[in-house]
Amino acid sequence: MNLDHKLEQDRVDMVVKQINTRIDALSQQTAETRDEMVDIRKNFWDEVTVNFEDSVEMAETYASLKQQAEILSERERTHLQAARQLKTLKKLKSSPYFGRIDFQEEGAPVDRVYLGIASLRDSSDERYLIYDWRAPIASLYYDYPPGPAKVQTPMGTISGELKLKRQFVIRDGHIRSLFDTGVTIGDELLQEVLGRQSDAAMKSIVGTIQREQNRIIRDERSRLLLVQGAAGSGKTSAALQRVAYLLYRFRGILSADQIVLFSPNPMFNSYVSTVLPELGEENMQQTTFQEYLAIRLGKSFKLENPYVQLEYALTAENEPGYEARMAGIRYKATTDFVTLIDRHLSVLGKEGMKFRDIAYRDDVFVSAAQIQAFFYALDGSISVPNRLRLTAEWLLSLLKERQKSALGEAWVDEAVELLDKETYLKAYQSIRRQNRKSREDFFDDFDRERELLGQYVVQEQFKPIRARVRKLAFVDLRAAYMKLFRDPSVAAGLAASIGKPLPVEWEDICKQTSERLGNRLMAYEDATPFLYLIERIRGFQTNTSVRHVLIDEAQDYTAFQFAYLKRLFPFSRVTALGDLNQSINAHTAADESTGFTALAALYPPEETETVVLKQSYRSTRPIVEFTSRLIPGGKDIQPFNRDGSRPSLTAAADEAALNVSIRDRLKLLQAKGNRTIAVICNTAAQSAAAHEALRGDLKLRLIEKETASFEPGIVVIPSYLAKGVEFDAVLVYDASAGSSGYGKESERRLFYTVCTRAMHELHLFAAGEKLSPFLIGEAEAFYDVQGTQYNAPPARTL
Ligand SMILES: Nc1ncnc2c1ncn2[C@@H]1O[C@H](COP(=O)(O)OP(=O)(O)OP(=O)(O)O)[C@@H](O)[C@H]1O
Repeated sequence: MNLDHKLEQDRVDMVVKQINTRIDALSQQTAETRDEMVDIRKNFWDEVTVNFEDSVEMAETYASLKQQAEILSERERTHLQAARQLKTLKKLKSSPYFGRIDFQEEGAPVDRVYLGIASLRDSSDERYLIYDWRAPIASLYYDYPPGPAKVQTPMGTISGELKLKRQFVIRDGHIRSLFDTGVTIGDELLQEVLGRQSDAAMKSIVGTIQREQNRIIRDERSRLLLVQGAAGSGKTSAALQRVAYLLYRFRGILSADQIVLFSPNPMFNSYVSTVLPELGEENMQQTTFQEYLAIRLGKSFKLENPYVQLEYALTAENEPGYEARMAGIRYKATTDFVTLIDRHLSVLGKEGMKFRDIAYRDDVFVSAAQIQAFFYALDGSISVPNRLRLTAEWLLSLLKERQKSALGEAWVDEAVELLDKETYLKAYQSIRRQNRKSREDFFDDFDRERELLGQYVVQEQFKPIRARVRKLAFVDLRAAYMKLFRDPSVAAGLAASIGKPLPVEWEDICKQTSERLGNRLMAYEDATPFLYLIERIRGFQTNTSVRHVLIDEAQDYTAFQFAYLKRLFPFSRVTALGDLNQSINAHTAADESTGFTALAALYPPEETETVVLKQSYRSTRPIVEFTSRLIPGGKDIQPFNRDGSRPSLTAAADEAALNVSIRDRLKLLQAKGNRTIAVICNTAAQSAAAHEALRGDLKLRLIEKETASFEPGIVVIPSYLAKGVEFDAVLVYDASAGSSGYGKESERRLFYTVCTRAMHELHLFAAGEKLSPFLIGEAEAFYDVQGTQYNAPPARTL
């Protein structure tokens, strides 16, 4: 151990000692609070005086209950906070810090700053023993090599010199390694971190955040932060550290439930859910776009799952109507369709909105035509939602009148006579409640009783009608959307008026859409446009409490979905992270027009920040060298210099031989100690078949779209569900050009995404007639062929 190491270890020992003292004190405090809580709960009712005799006693009872509940919840809060602090301290005890910088501000002595996952002051509370990695000063560590440096603080910019930058790996209070680094964050530590076996949960990267990633994490200025990054460049990681940063920076103003992360699927949610707790923060809200749509749509339609749509796009090519459906999916994703619906809305503001009759006891009380006439007679400069509110008020006043006149109708007497015992009791209680102040017992007088019961019966009849009016159910929202498809010429007229053409398959698209909606099936491509239209008609129920929306895998969202999200979260800042090379969705046209490119147009350029990440950290250099040959412009991707074996390709004569080779490889990989291994198939159907064929004595887990947890072991997974996650070793089940492999140009990105899931080893397998075209040409020099089936380029026929 050299002198530096010894001095640093002495300091670690001193800090750990202080942490231990803190832990002891806090443990005692939490134990005491816990006992107090138990005590309060046990004796809750003894401390409360309960007396309901009269209103004064009741008020006192209420006050005493409230006071007791407040004492309890105050203790609970203290306990929760202390428990959280204790957890963080325990983490610090094992690894108090990961970095040190010596910074000399101009004209001042050198400041020595140690960085960890949380701040810690010494016992006199004067000096920071550890600075939180999110403190302004910590930026120096991430942004500069030793030499001149500056940092923004709340007091302004501080310039000076970074004299030293040191990194530590400390485990269980012992310094395992320590290096002084010249570059931004030294290679050594990254080498060590990235070389480890992966886990079932994503890790925090606070010790090794790179300068570009730090820009993402600490951005506070922009309304839209667009991150475009290569596969494995740390987009998701940076997004999660960003949440932790924001929670620290705006403590007391911003809480975890004001931040929403949209992730691609439930399994991904589980994969990333450990990062924030690891950093001592509460998790943000996590959801998928599909989940969000389903909630907003309610039960009136059966909503298609996006993966079902994708599976259709990948496999149904030979089914009738495929071309039209795909053209519909693509068109309904575009900004042109948003503009067309906006135009449709402005026409509906003038004419053509459909309404529903309001019936009372099976008779039409206000007809659809009457409602329509009232609505369109209102001042057209008032917005549609406000005109609908006025219409609702008018209807409610009509209902009130009608309710009054209904009291004299013959059926009311009959209904009162026929009241069963239960309803009678309910009516009695309701009447009592309504006339709480009066001490009169109405039911002593027969006529009075009859009258009140009559009122009750009529009121009950009108209740659901009023509720429906308040919910604006008198507007036929489905018809408003259907109108675009019932008669193809409607949209054609609108399209002509905005100067944007419709797809040539429009008539067929109309037929398919009308049929589905008629059967209450909501195709995934229709869900967002439908909700957008109806929410603009009845008024958007915006979410005003959410301050930050983070969208991972943003390349798979449509322009339409972004337009919708922007309206849903009007006061929110947006961080969108994506990689165009990984677009895996049914809507992407060959010409790259994804929503990701359209997103920037939704925000003013001066409020938008774009960060491009080119360095890839996930995979070894040989894997990145190979995968970057699979996509155009891939040479810009910089591999992190971590060594490993080259990707392999094993060709098999047929499927049976393929399965044998894969099983052999799986056993080998397990024996080598790989913790997470994935056999990635093209589709769900192929995954299910492969799972069945490969299983035998191996423990394999089949991942399906509903799978909600990510666990170590071997998984068989469809390509599109592997998005965003990573594995120690990846086996590509079918790298042939066959229909179950990757033969079409449109499958290039899918193939790239699949291969980039591998951290340490990538093995490709192929059976069938031909090898995937993506493996031929430039990529050939970057993988090794196993076996002898085909060593002879250029034919590459298996
Ligand atoms: N600065 C860093 N320090 C250490 N590890 C890092 C760093 N940046 C990224 N990584 C690691 O690289 C891997 C890929 O990161 P992440 O999943 O965030 O990338 P991504 O850009 O979201 O990938 P993809 O688009 O392919 O899903 C993870 O294992 C992550 O821990």
